[in-house]
Amino acid sequence: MFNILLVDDDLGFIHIHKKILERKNYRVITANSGVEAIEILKRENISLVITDIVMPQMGGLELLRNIKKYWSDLPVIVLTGKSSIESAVQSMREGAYTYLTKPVNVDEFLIEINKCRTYQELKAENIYLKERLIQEKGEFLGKSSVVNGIRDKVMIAAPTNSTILITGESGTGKELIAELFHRKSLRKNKPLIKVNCAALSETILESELFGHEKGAFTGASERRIGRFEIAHEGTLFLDEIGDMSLNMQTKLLRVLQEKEFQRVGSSKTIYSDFRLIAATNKDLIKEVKEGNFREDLYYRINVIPVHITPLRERKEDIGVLFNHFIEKISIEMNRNIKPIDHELERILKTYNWPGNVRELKNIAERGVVFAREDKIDANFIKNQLIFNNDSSFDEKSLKEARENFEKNFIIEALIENQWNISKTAEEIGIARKNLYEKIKKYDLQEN
Ligand SMILES: Nc1ncnc2c1ncn2[C@@H]1O[C@H](COP(=O)(O)OP(=O)(O)OP(=O)(O)O)[C@@H](O)[C@H]1O
Repeated sequence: MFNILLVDDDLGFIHIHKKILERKNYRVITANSGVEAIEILKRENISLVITDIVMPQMGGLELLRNIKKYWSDLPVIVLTGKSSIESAVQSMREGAYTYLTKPVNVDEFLIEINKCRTYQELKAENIYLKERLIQEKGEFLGKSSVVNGIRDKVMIAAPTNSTILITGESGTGKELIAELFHRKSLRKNKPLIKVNCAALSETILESELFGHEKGAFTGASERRIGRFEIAHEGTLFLDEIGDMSLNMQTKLLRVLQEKEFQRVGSSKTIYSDFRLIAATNKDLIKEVKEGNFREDLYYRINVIPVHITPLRERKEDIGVLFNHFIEKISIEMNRNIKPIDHELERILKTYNWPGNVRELKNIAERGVVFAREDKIDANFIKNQLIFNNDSSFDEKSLKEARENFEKNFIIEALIENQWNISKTAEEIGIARKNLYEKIKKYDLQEN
């Protein structure tokens, strides 16, 4: 219900306009002063305030200031006499939705109210969509059999305590799957602790995982609780486990076998019940063969293996993922971009996506940012992909697009440098000889 609060000390005005609005099925509450209006706002759910400027006690401007302070989203339409136009302008500066001059033209009055109502409804819908997206956050999307298989595995294995080993190239969604395992597990209300083993040096990783006592080593000025301990009853996600040093691997293996450990610099044994999820983009079997990864640790963590294949091997997921990112980013940016058409999907499928889903997401974002109207520009996307990784195309048809792009790119650089060949070659990073060849190839001429 759209509830309007009509505020004016002119009882005749109130009486007539209340009737007009009620005939249009609005619910109208009235007040004769700003003070009374505030009291009503405190107890009623008001959608719009229409207030006169000049009133005894609290005038319209002061009422507006109070509304913007305590109900900042609530729209206010200000009514002014011809003599108080300056206050009307001031009220717009202070956040009024709009102003109307008295005597009020009824059509204009109703149109403004209707516009305001539509705006409020769109805003509410936007909030709803944003919330829906947040709720959907973290779904592992795709329609390939690989993705379906992974989703099934998560449903079955998440509620157990078994250790999970997630493998796959960078950007395939390993962290997302780890989060999903945790969210669907019985430990979901306990912490999910993430540690990136590649990002930390061996000593820092050790104190990060095990914790340390004050004074355990130079620089240990405080006692630190380790991640093993914090993850008690929850999940520990060890990302890039393939990058852990052999020394740390030995220490980790012991913790996994005994579920007990000591903080660095302490002899007190601490027990922790965490569930381990490990991930790597390395081929651990190869690493074991080459002596970089302990075989016994590999078998200890490889209880439930989940392998995410690269995006180029499941191209049927590309359309679903791209449209999902477009929708998500559009909402974040308050844009209204349509799903991609068949032609653009075909272009996206000709590319091999070395950066996997992360790269696809970035391209979708770029597409939304640079979309002129409500559609992603296929040529723009084509050029982005060529720029990202020329050799990642697997179709001859795009050779032409690449050449087109190259030609335009060179022309622009030449014009920018007044056809100075050395300067242009240096700027675009190719040898002068190559630039001459390209100019000949594309038959470029200075006008
Ligand atoms: N199937 C999917 N559905 C929805 N979003 C996905 C999917 N796969 C990946 N993503 C998104 O792609 C991005 C990269 O995924 P993520 O960080 O999980 O990859 P990763 O394999 O852990 O990468 P890295 O090895 O570089 O750490 C994230 O924003 C993630 O949400």
